[in-house]
Amino acid sequence: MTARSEQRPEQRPEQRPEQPSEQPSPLLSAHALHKSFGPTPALDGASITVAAGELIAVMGPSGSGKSTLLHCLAGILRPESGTVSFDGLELTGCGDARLSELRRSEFGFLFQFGQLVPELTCLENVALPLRLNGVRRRQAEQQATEWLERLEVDDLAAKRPGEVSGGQGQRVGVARALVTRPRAVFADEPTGALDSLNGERVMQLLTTAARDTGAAVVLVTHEARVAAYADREVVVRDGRTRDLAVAR
Ligand SMILES: Nc1ncnc2c1ncn2[C@@H]1O[C@H](COP(=O)(O)OP(=O)(O)OP(=O)(O)O)[C@@H](O)[C@H]1O
Repeated sequence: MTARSEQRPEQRPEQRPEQPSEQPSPLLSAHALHKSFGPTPALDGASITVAAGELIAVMGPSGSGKSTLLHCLAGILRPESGTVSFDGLELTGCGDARLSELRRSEFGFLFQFGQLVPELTCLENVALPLRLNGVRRRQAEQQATEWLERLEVDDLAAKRPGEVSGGQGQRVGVARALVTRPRAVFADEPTGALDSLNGERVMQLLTTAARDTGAAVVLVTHEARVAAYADREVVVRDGRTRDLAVAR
């Protein structure tokens, strides 16, 4: 036993001081967002908070504003009013160049159809975000190889996206989304094009990898079994959000 542990004997659970009940301060938050497309309102006062390491499922009916909320959070769309903050930085006050730099260096993206670049091999696709951040080819490809191994698709490194299955392509997409170790990951229906077995596998790999890297994940999904991987659910209806505490 060390001197330190002698001085401070381990507390039994019932002796522990009460933990503060507040949520951890959010890494990413949006407040009172409004966004319309012409006459169509997409967001009507939507708000959301996401802590580092937290996985939030954004659910709701088709056309309710889920993707628009995700795109505003990721700095892809600008809301007409309301604020979006990432780690204390007000995204809504940033210029386009700062936003694209933020997306490249701090955010990872995963979409329904993987959206891999068809001309590049799977390895080059995963290395691409690193290359765009100025990492040298050799180092980028080495890191990409490690991520392909982690997602159990390293045998596909030399293949192009057109030569792999949907599930395999989506695992390559997960590797590409996480290869820069982003602090926030935005996933829009990442399992929407997969059968349930492949969908489960992609979700397991995505959640394990995101938890290992401590990334905050915002996941838009229609599927309750996909949302079951989340720590919390936010439901969007008619452009407004409702937070559901999920006991897990
Ligand atoms: N680029 C756009 N141009 C015009 N209208 C748009 C555009 N993007 C979204 N909308 C409209 O905004 C509203 C919200 O769309 P959004 O895609 O955010 O909903 P969603 O909940 O993600 O839908 P889904 O589940 O079907 O993908 C819808 O009425 C949609 O038609």
